[in-house]
Amino acid sequence: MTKSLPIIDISGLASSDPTDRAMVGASIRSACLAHGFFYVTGHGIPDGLIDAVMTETRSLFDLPDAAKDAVDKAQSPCNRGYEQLGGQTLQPGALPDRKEGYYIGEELTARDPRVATGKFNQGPNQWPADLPGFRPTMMAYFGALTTLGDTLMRGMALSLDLPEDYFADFCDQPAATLRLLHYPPAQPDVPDEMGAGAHTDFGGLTMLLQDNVGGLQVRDDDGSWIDAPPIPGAFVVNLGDMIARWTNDTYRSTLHRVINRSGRERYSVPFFYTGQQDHEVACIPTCLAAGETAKYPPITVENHLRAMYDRTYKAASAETKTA
Ligand SMILES: O=C(O)CCC(=O)C(=O)O
Ligand SMILES: [Fe+2]
Repeated sequence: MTKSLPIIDISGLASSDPTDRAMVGASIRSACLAHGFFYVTGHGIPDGLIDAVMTETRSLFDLPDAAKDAVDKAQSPCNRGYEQLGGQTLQPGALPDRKEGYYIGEELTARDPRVATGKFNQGPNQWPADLPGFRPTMMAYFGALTTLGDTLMRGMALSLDLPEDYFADFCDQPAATLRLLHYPPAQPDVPDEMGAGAHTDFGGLTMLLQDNVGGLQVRDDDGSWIDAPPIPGAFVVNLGDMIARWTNDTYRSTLHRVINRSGRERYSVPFFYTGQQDHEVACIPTCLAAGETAKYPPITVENHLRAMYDRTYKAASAETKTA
């Protein structure tokens, strides 16, 4: 039988009945133990907003090169803006990824304390000219997905047998990144080329919106790849390395990749929920059996992020992680 990832209806997290909430927590636990990847339905994000995000994403990548170069992320002090085709190599030693991208974060001015104190990658966005709907759509989506991240973290707390508000401080002014991606079809004469090479995400929770093309694959324990095809109305959620560290590797941050063999253009929109940068990530007590010790010392979210970026962007040849 073909393997597939679990689908979790999280609407129970909004229930006033604790039993409903606990049931969602139990489903999240099994999925995080088994794969670190699952689909989420019942999330409450309106279809109209999702459709608008996909429309604006296509319009952005349809812009002429000059318009995209005008908002190149090389110009941004906080990694916002356009990344050209082949600009990233997620799998060390592999060919550059056959994708182009665009980074968006919370829109913060220089006066915001997070910018003034030099927190990692905080500041203003770059916005493309001549796409009037782009900015309001992306900002509305950014807000909605931040709220979804807060909700999922309550589910994560329940899944770990913790008080439901255990992650409240982590979820207070969380850092997050919205990434728009365009994958042209794979080239038959370059069989080794991938849309996104195999990698793990390095932060907290990733919530992925994908169009109807498919191509995402998730590594299973036996080394095979499980397809994560689009399911209308569902997000794919996965855990980053910071959650694996936080849970003493009880939960998993799983390798995944994208190969677009459809012959069509593929668009996807991952949202990386990274959490409040001052928050300390110290082994969660319920993840230690009696007599067991923590594998990793405590670290702030910010220092974890910086360490991951150093490991990837400062590496001589390749990047291996995304946030
Ligand atoms: O496009 C996708 O389906 C996955 C993208 C991804 O894994 C990432 O950006 O980290
Ligand atoms: Fe990823």
